[in-house]
Amino acid sequence: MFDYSTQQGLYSAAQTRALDRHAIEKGGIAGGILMARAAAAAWELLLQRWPEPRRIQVVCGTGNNGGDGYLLADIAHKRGFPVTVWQVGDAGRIAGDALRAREQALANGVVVAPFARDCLAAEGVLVDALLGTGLGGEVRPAQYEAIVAMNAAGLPLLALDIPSGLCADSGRVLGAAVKADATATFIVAKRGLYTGAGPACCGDIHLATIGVPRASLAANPAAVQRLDLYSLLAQWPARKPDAHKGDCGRVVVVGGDDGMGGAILLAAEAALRCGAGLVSAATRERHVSALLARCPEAMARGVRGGQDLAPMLAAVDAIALGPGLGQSSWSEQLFQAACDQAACDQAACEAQDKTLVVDADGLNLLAGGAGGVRFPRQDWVLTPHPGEAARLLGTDTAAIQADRFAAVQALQARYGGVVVLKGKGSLICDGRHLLLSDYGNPGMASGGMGDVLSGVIAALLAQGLAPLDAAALGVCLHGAAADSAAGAGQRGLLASDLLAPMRELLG
Ligand SMILES: NC(=O)C1=CN([C@@H]2O[C@H](COP(=O)(O)OP(=O)(O)OC[C@H]3O[C@@H](n4cnc5c(N)ncnc54)[C@H](O)[C@@H]3O)[C@@H](O)[C@H]2O)[C@@H](O)CC1
Ligand SMILES: Nc1ncnc2c1ncn2[C@@H]1O[C@H](COP(=O)(O)OP(=O)(O)O)[C@@H](O)[C@H]1O
Ligand SMILES: [K+]
Repeated sequence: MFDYSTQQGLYSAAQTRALDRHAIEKGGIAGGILMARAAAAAWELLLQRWPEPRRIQVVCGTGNNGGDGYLLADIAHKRGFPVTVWQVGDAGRIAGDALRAREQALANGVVVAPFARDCLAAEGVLVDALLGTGLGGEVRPAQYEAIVAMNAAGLPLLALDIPSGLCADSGRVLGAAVKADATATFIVAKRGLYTGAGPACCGDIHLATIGVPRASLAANPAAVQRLDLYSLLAQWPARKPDAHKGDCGRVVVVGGDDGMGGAILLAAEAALRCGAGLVSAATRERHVSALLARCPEAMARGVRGGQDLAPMLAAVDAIALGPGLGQSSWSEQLFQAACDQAACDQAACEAQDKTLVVDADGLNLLAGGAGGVRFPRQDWVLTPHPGEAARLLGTDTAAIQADRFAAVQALQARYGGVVVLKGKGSLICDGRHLLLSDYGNPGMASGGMGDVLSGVIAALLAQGLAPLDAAALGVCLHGAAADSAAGAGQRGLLASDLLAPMRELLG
C-alpha cells in the first residue's frame, strides 16, 4: 500500500475551527495575530496577481472573515492605495478580533460604508471577505445580494479563505457563491475548494499556512488527502531489469456491444499503454477485426455470451467490465459471468489479487440488480460518474453533487471495495481512506474518457498495485495526462489523446 500520510490534508470547517483553537490555546498565538497574518498573506497575493490596482474595494461580513478583510483594507490604505470597505450586515454585531480589526481600520482612516445596491465602483480589485468557514445554511438575502453584486461587477476578484457562499465541507453552492479569480485560503486547505462547485468558484487557490504550529496540525489530522501524482509514482518501484510479460499482469477488458466498439478498444489500448503485460478484449465478434487493425497488441476475441467469456477470465489479474457493455441480454450474460468468476474463486482471487473494475453499463446493470450479483464485496473498484452514482444509490445527480464526499462514502459502505466518484475533484474511498484528485480539466467532458480510465486502473491492478493504490494512481495519471494533452486548448480533446502523455508520465 502507498503511504498517503504525506499527501496534503484537506479540512472541514469544524476541523479548521479545532485547529485554530489549538493554535490559539495551546500554541499561544493570539487570534488577532492569525488574522493579521492572514490579511498580510492575502495582500501579498493580491499584489502579485494585480500589481497596480487603481482601487481596492473590500466587501466585509460581520464575522472573522470580515475581520480579515478589514485588516487587508488597513494594509492597503497604509500603502497609499485608495480603499473602501463595504460592510454587509449589522456592524453592531461584529465582535472580538473582527471588531478590533474594524476599529483599527477606522482609526487609521479607512473609508467604511454600508453595502448598498449599486455601491460597487467599476474599477480596481474586489476582495470578498463576506463569509468564510462560519457559513451555516443557505445564504441569507442581504449576503445573497452582495454575492450577486460582486459577481456582476466584472472586476478582478480575490476571495479570502473561501469564496463566500461555497460550503467549505462539500463544495456545494449554498444559494449563491462568489466566482473568484483567486482564493487565498488560510492555515489549511478546505475540502470544498477542490470538488463539486469549488474549483469553478475559487480560481487559483493559494494556501497561506500563517505559521500555525506543527503540533496543532499533528493534533488535528485531516480526514481527506489531496493526491500528488509524482509522490505516488515515486512510491511505485521500477520494473526489475529481468521482468517478462508474465510479471506485468494480464488484463481482460469486457464490453463493446453493438455501436460501442470504440469503448472497448480505448480500454484495451489504455491498459496496454499503462504497462499491462497481456491484454485481451472480450467483445462482439464484429468488432474484432477493427480492434486488431488499430491495436494488434491486444488479443481480441468475439464472445457470444457468458460461456465464451468464462474461460478467458480464468487466469487473469484484472478485469475491466463495462466499457460499451450495453444493457442487452448479451451484456447481462457477460456482466454476470465476470462477477461470478471473480466471486466463485474468492480465495484464489485474493491470492492472485484478481480484481474487477466496474464502469459504465457494468454499473448500470449492477444498479438494476442484473444477475443477482451480491454486495458488498471487496474485490472490485467501481468508477461511477455522478449519474451512475445516483442510480447506484437510488437518488438523483443533484443529490450526489451536493455532497460528493458523503456520496462516495455511502457508495463504498453499500457496495464495498474501492469507489471512485468521477468528475471535477474525483474522490476515491475504500472505507478507511478518502482521497481527492484535482487533476483533469473540462476537455475531459467528451466520450470515451471513462473507458480509458477503466483500462488504466485495470493495468495498474494487474501490475500488482493494491486496489486503492491502483485507483488513486490511475485517477491522477488519467487527469494529469488530460492536462498535459489539453495544453492551451480544452475543446476537442479526445480520450485517445491521453494515451501518449500517460505513458510519458509513467516514465
Ligand atoms: N482565529 C481564527 O479563527 C481565524 C479566522 N480566520 C477567518 O475567520 C473565518 C471564520 O470566521 P467566523 O467563524 O467568524 O465565520 P465567518 O466570518 O466565516 O462567518 C460568520 C458570519 O457569517 C454570518 N453567517 C453565517 N451563516 C450565514 C448565512 N447562511 N447567511 C448569511 N450570513 C451568515 C454570521 O452571522 C457571521 O456574521 C475564516 O474563514 C477566516 O477567514 C482568519 O482570520 C484566521 C484566524
Ligand atoms: N470538467 C472536468 N474536470 C475534470 N475531470 C473531468 C471533467 N469532466 C470529465 N472529467 C473526467 O473525465 C472522465 C469522464 O468519464 P465518464 O463520464 O465515464 O466518460 P465516458 O462515459 O464518456 O467514457 C472521468 O474520469 C471524469 O472525472
Ligand atoms: K470569503
